[in-house]
Amino acid sequence: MKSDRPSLLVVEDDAGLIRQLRWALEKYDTYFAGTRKEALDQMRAHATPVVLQDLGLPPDPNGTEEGMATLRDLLSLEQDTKIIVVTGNGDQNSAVRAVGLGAWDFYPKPLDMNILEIIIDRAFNVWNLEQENKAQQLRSTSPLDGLIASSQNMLKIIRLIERVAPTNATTLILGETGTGKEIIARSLHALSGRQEGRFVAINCASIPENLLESELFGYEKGAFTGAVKQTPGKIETADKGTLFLDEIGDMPMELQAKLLRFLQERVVERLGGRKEISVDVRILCATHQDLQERIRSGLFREDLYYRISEIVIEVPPLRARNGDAVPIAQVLLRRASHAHKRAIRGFTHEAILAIERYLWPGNVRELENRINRAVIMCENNMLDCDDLNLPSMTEDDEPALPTLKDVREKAEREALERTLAISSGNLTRVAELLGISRPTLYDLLKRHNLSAN
Ligand SMILES: Nc1ncnc2c1ncn2[C@@H]1O[C@H](COP(=O)(O)OP(=O)(O)OP(=O)(O)O)[C@@H](O)[C@H]1O
Repeated sequence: MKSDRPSLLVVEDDAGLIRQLRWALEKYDTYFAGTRKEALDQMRAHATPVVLQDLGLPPDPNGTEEGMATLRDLLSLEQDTKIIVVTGNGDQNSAVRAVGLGAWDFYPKPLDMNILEIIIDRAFNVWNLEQENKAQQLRSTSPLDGLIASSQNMLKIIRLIERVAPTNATTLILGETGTGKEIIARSLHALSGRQEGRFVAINCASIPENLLESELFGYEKGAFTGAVKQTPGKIETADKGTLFLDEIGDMPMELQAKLLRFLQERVVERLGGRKEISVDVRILCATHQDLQERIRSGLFREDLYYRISEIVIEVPPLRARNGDAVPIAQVLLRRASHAHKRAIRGFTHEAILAIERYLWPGNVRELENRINRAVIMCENNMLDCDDLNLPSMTEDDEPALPTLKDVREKAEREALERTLAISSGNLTRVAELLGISRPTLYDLLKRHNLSAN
């Protein structure tokens, strides 16, 4: 079992000193290593915040080269770790060099355990302060509760969230799986006047049909076999707060009727109960399903659709958000490194290209999963395509970025098609609307292989 004591790595090859240190450093969870390899293995396993390291290590016990290399490797594995190097008496030069390489402090032999303990405790304090500071920064990366966006379409959605949040409007959030529908729902709650109330989420697709009703509406003792005590439903527990119905498209028809009644009358009746309980709750819904299609197939009630869609937020898939994947990946990487206590510095250039070009069928959730896995598995301090399990890209594989000429051609063709459609093929009208002469219009139609009918 992991203890709550601060953990310390001692890198030392002198058996006499190790004995002395083992005894003197009892108040810490101390791990020992005698070589560079052992030190790196211990660091990978325990990621200790503080290291006490001798500079004279085998195979160079009388020099400092192996010690310096160990210092560098340890820091590349865990850049926040505070390393205190132990130098030979009077070896000022090595101490300065070690500090230049990133050591936090140095202490000359012979060791005075009382002073050493003060230095080690101070290193732990600094490490703790730095970690708190970082955690604070991560918590405040976005005013919208962790929703990172830089693309125009997502910035528009953020503005919409800010406008809609303070209202009581029932809001439907549409989008593919993993696009961030739930964090948008949480942001709507956090920015509303209901933020002191609860945010209660229920996934309508993952709960069996017969349980979903009692989950939502609650039940009285004895309402059915197993109803051993009175239990309020999710709708009631969200009173004065927000209820988030995730995957509403999967809600069974019978329950849809009951939900519709609740939305009209704002009262619930627990299963087996006779009392009507009024509830003041804001309803947010989300689905990845095409609700219009489900209405056409008779699987979703049209009247319920109109009730839940006072406001509709359509979240674009990640591949349609120009420039969002990399900034999101960078924040997710910082979060993952912090959570898994790994000092990963960033992505390699190829990894950045691959993140930009990949189509992300699983959207932000897929990005998050790949980064988490890579942070845990990666052996270096930079994530590359292999770590992320993405196809490697180079600048020459430039398929995704269209040239200006491509963009113009596409816009031209779209304008022609649209204008032809609204002018019912009347070419004089088309030329007028597009602000060009008829001969120019003929040229353009020919070039794009289009005709008036
Ligand atoms: N813009 C974003 N910035 C940062 N993190 C995001 C962003 N969008 C989504 N995420 C993260 O991605 C993960 C998936 O997001 P979320 O659960 O909100 O998606 P969802 O659309 O509700 O998915 P599903 O349809 O599968 O329920 C979450 O961990 C969320 O924090």
